[in-house]
Amino acid sequence: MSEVEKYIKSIPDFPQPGIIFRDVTSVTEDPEGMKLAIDEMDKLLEGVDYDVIAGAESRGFIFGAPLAYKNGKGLVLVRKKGKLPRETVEMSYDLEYGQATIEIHKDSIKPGEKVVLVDDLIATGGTIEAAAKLIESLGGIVVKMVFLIELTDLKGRERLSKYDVASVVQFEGE
Ligand SMILES: O=P(O)(O)OC[C@H]1O[C@H](OP(=O)(O)OP(=O)(O)O)[C@H](O)[C@@H]1O
Ligand SMILES: Nc1ncnc2[nH]cnc12
Repeated sequence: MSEVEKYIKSIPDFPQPGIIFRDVTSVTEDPEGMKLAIDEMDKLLEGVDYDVIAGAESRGFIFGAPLAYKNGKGLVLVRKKGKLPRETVEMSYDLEYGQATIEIHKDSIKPGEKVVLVDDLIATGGTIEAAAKLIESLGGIVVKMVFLIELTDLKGRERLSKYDVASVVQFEGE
């Protein structure tokens, strides 16, 4: 397991009873934590042939942006509904707690473009599956999904078995 694990705080019963919230603010607020997180996510991209990174709002932007910068790639923003100004495609999905709709600009992905999806955390995999479907609906190819944290009990990796999924830190238990 990566050293970055020690920077992740676990808060029981947030945002509702029974959920253990894995908080990345304690990673990003610490210079060493932030560096470790980005460097180790970056290692998961070694040898991957891709054109662009797509990050899922909002915590996916935190990690997607420095990875895009470091690798000389652009960053596509997969946003919560109602934030993007031009023509979009959208998809609704269920979360570990609640429900959401995400959108992407129709011209953000060109047919045949190879995309790496980035987020802070994979729980059920619902968010990133919806993001992947949006990218595919525009003709993009999802070549890798990279997360800082994976909640293994929620079996997102099984749901996403057709994709190449990689994470830095794995937690058992919700
Ligand atoms: O694998 P899943 O079950 O879909 O859950 C993971 C998603 O949930 C969290 O985002 P959230 O929707 O809470 O938004 P935020 O990043 O804006 O806090 C997290 O950042 C992932 O995007
Ligand atoms: N347990 C959890 N901790 C932090 N973010 C999450 N997103 C979905 N489930 C989460």
